[in-house]
Amino acid sequence: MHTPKVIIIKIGSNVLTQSNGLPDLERMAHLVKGIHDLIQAGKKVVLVSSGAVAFGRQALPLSEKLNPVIKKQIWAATGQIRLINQYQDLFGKLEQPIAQILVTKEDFRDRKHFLNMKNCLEALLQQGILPIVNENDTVTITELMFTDNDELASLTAAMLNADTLLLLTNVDGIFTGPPSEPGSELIEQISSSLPEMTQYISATKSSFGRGGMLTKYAMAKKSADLGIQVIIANGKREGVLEEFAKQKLRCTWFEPKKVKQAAKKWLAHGAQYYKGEITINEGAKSSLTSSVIRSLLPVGITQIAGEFSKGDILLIRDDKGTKIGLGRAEYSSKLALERIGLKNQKALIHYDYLYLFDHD
Ligand SMILES: Nc1ncnc2c1ncn2[C@@H]1O[C@H](COP(=O)(O)OP(=O)(O)O)[C@@H](O)[C@H]1O
Ligand SMILES: N[C@@H](CCC(=O)OP(=O)(O)O)C(=O)O
Repeated sequence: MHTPKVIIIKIGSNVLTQSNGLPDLERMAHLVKGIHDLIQAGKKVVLVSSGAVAFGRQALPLSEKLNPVIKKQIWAATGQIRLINQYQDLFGKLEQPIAQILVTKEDFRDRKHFLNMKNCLEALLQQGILPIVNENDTVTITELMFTDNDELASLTAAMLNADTLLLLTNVDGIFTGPPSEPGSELIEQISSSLPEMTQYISATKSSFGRGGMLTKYAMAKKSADLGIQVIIANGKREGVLEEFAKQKLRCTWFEPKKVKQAAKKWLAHGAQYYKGEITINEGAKSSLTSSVIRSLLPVGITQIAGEFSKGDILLIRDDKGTKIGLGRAEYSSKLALERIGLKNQKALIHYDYLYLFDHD
């Protein structure tokens, strides 16, 4: 494990609840103390905390007959206050100021929202305030939702150029089989994509979890590819953050690859967030994928779909329709359509804002 400086800590719903569904306040207090110690040691910490729905459900029983989406919204809306009040109480006792940030997927898609959010989080960290982030579950339903808070934490880590993402769940890490089975062993280190990894992981989720271990693995892998070390560890374990601080934690550690540029990190997560699609010809494709650094010029573009503005994310396809990467538009779709196929025009995607997918 590398020494962390900027850490995104994600706490799953299960860590904060007991098996009977009641909030586990003792556990919460323990983690709060650990986070406070990390901040005192000079680390910059952002907390991504699940638990709104679990806290709401426990406090407010609702009829079985009620629409499940509405039920979830009511629990999230009522539970988020309980969750944040609990944090306020616990951090307040340690004189650690906190802030609440509720976000949606759209906030990561829209460049203006993204930058506003990033600036706010950086300012909070600079002031020594701990931001506590969660999804705004009342406005995000179905396809508008993050897969789970592991995705939100991973996006937050990329946005803030964090060096470490710590995902606290109810198991010690990724095992070679269901963690409860006697033969399963903890995988302590993941250095590159192990093809058999997904075979180990079963679809079973913890009782309050949303995404499961498979999405946790996918998000961890993506973050490590961007140069962020990822640790999956057991938030239920006594002394988990103390062990983390001493780098003696029982966990699964994802070794980070070379750190990618901030703009490329933003784009790497843009796969579902693009506003327009462009198709390029064979010549443009070989130019982009060559070892020489090149931007994408209108002369190599054969099709433009969707309406986009300067700053929006674009998906790039080759002439066979294969998705080859993402980029940030330097100008609007209106201008791009005027320039399509023409020589001597300004690049639609600048190299610094171009992210090509790994096809190996
Ligand atoms: N190979 C595996 N190794 C570890 N956990 C696994 C594996 N396969 C499935 N799981 C399940 O993944 C669960 C953790 O994921 P999840 O429910 O999403 O947690 P969280 O709510 O903390 O995000 C564990 O409780 C475990 O049951
Ligand atoms: N935003 C939701 C959490 C969703 C979620 O991803 O939960 P988990 O899988 O426990 O991290 C809540 O606060 O209840």
